[in-house]
Amino acid sequence: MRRVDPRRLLALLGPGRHTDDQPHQADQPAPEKRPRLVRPDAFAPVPDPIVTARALTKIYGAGNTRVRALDGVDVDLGRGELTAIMGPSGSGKSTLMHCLAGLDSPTSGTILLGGVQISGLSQRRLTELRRTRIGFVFQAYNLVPTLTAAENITLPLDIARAPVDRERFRTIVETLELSDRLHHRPAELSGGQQQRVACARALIAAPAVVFADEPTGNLDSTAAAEVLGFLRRSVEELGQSVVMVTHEATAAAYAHRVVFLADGRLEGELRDPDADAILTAQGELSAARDAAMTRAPS
Ligand SMILES: Nc1ncnc2c1ncn2[C@@H]1O[C@H](COP(=O)(O)OP(=O)(O)OP(=O)(O)O)[C@@H](O)[C@H]1O
Repeated sequence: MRRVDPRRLLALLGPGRHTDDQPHQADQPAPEKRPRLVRPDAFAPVPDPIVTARALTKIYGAGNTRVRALDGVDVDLGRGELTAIMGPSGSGKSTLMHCLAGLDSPTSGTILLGGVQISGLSQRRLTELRRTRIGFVFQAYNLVPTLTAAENITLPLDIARAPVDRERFRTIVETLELSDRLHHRPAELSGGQQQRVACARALIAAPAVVFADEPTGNLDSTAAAEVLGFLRRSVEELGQSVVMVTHEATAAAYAHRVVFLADGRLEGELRDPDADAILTAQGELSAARDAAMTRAPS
């Protein structure tokens, strides 16, 4: 096996600037430079978006059971960035992610992903796109139990009958410290190791975007920090674009940008936040919602 320069590994996997307890502590911004909550009408332009959604609406059900899960979402997600989507339960986070990733179809609106207009694509084209251009990491790992870790990692390429880039495979596996676990089946791996295999699988085909839905929901804080640190570094080291849904401020603090949803609408964004800034922004948004409810005529 190729030896990895220990300094590189340390840089990749060491407790970088985001430790689980105190993300961003090492380079905590000076008080006057605290990340500031920006409302949608003042969002900074995203110069080179990897995903663009316009007027995105998703309605579930009809009549009494009708739910407007997305209500006219306009958003650009940056290429080579880790974006976190946050919001209260039922605010539409999973629906937005599923629509952006082509797992669900919006009721109306348009989505451009990596230059491809995905809204309106046939199921067959969508399946092909998901296989070749999108990586997924789910809370429940979703590994194939009968396959080894190595086989799980290369599965997207094997299904697409595409060759495995051995150098990329090695880099990802070494970065995720999975080299000595490649012949194990999922049941023989810890939760953190299984989620690292899922991350490797999501990245192996160099997709346009990796979508991660609560990727650390089942992990303890140490394993969560490893997975989040890796997702962040996949952006910085491999130029990957990552979109992650999370309800945990400590997880979202790994992101370059956090966008907040409520009632199917975008409410605000934070750039380069730490966990404190995220909690403060959540409090601010919640207070603004309460105030609007109080003002609304009954
Ligand atoms: N398949 C469905 N059929 C009907 N309603 C749905 C369906 N999926 C989601 N919804 C509704 O759409 C709204 C948004 O749901 P969604 O799961 O996107 O929210 P979320 O922010 O991801 O919530 P959570 O944090 O609890 O997972 C909710 O009111 C939910 O009940």
